[in-house]
Amino acid sequence: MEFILEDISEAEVARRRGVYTPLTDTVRDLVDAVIRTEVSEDALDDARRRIAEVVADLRSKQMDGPYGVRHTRQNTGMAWGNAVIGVRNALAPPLDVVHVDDGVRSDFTLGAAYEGPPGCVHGGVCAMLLDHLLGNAASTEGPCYTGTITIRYLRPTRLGALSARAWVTERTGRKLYAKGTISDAEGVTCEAEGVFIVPRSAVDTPAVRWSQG
Ligand SMILES: CCCCCCCCCC(=O)SCCNC(=O)CCNC(=O)[C@H](O)C(C)(C)COP(=O)(O)OP(=O)(O)OC[C@H]1O[C@@H](n2cnc3c(N)ncnc32)[C@H](O)[C@@H]1OP(=O)(O)O
Repeated sequence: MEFILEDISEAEVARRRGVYTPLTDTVRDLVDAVIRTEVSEDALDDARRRIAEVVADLRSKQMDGPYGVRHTRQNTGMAWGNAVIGVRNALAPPLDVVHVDDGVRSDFTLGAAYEGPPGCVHGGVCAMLLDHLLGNAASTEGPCYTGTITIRYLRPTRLGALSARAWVTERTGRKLYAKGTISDAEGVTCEAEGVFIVPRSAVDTPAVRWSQG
């Protein structure tokens, strides 16, 4: 596992972000449209053909493996393929994570693509988002990995506008203990606690700002 130095200026990061964000947003919109469309089957077949042409265009020049986890010399994170925050990943909601006094928080909206129980967020999606946020809160002094995480689902999390927060409660050597919650307008729907480990190899690695994918 290796982080990749992307040796570009902050202005170039912003420029590329401006190119990829609308593309990814449009693909996210496509996912939602496919789930909810009620057009005719002929129209679906036509859509499939046109989408396949776009896929072929994009695949005409492509990197070998995943995007990887990149960072600039200024330690700006470019986890652009990340499943939760990735700028180039239409499967990511994406979360825009903001650092606050006691940890991190994010306000986001989950639509049809994240459904589990009827009208509600899939429990695995809640777990994924909390895993990321707790890990992000614990990674402020360097990268760390989830060792163990426990989720308690207090009540169903309805699709729609949500917010989440996470904070570190304790540090013992390379182990950081963190907690977090997802909330809707009526309050907390699920909560998590976990142990995050700074790998031995990363003890002296500088902290990268991963807030935006
Ligand atoms: C891009 C954005 C970045 C910011 C957000 C990041 C969020 C990412 C969240 C993730 O999804 S990370 C991916 C899921 N996690 C993994 O893939 C981790 C896989 N496991 C490992 O890589 C290693 O097992 C691990 C780094 C967790 C621990 O390996 P070590 O060799 O460093 O552990 P070691 O055996 O030296 O134990 C160190 C301490 O941690 C404890 N420990 C080890 N594994 C543990 C575990 N799994 N759970 C709880 N505690 C654990 C262990 O008991 C010990 O405690 P003590 O110091 O008190 O003795």
